[in-house]
Amino acid sequence: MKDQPALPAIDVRLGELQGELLNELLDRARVVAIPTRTRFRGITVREAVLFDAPNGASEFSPFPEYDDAEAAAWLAAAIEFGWAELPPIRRERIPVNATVPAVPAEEVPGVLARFPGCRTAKVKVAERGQSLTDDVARVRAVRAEMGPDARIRVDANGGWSLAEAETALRALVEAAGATDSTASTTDTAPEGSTGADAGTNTGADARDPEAAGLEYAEQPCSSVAELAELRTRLEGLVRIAADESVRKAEDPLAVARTGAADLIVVKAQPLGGIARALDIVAEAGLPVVVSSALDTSVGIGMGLHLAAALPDGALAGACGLGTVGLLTGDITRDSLLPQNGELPVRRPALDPELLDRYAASPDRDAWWRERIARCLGRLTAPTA
Ligand SMILES: O=C(O)CCC(=O)C1=CC=C[C@@H](O)[C@@H]1C(=O)O
Ligand SMILES: [Mg+2]
Repeated sequence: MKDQPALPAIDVRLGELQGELLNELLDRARVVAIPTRTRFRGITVREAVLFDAPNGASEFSPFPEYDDAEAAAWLAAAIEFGWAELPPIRRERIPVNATVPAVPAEEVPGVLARFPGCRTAKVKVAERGQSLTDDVARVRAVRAEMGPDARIRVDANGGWSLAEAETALRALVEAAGATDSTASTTDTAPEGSTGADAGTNTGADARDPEAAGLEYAEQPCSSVAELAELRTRLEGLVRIAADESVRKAEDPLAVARTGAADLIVVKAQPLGGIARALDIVAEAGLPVVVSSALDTSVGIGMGLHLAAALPDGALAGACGLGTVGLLTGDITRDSLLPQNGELPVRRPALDPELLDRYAASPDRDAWWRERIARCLGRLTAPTA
């Protein structure tokens, strides 16, 4: 395993082009603000920059609170997707999971209805201001709605201490339910779901072992050391996935090096683009789930390209790329919304009328343009 891979090659080529490229980026940029359907990671409006780039549409949408050092990786990703040569794809459809925000249990059926055919659900837990009782009720509601063959994973976004995580995950594994090994898998699978997820069952004799309890717990605690300890304590009960410990870490490979996770969640924008994410996956040598950054369909297209470019066998299950439906709108007429539990690998075209409809206010537009300039400066600044 080598040290952290460098940002994509395009960054080092930017030196002389920086002024020119900045004008190019700003000329081709449109800033939008799209309300979310429900609060998601504290957000009710998703802001994004869309570039009408030579390769087609590209997206830059680091969350507003991220500093320039972190946001610069997202700009590298946008430049790569819009202007650079991309790694070849190996598949044309990607299975996706339903994403269930930290909603009250009674809202679960309405959320799941926006993910037709999905046989895996990722449930947000450990939300600030909520309790384990809320998480248990939400996970139970997902199991009740999706049936015994669905895979259920939870994402705590590092919200638990080690002790809290151990207690909560034991309770959530139980809430997710050990499936009845005699039940038929064909009774409960909705029409069109068969074969959509990686690992979907085809009959009662082929019960999916991952459907029992929780498929995995994503980022239950914030530190790599806590993840490693929790993984040992819960071995055989639930697998551990690392998300923030990969995408926000100075060393995204520390998780793999220290055996802190069974799999990693990778996101194209935060990791600095498709090529760099592929490098990290190769270096980590762990199974992967590609996930969204709550992007518009354009950023989802970038994630799909990453998932499609992974080596055969690298994907650990359905990807978290079905999130466009968590927004109330989009910037294309041809949104990347799941059908039969999967998404086609393609880059959607920007729609001028929708870009106008969701245009950000002048002050937010100016804020994003200044952010682009600062982040571009970071990408080209000499590193120590
Ligand atoms: O993985 C999914 O199902 C959806 C994407 C998702 O959960 C996230 C998108 C954007 C920001 C993150 O806080 C969050 C995540 O933690 O994975
Ligand atoms: Mg996560």
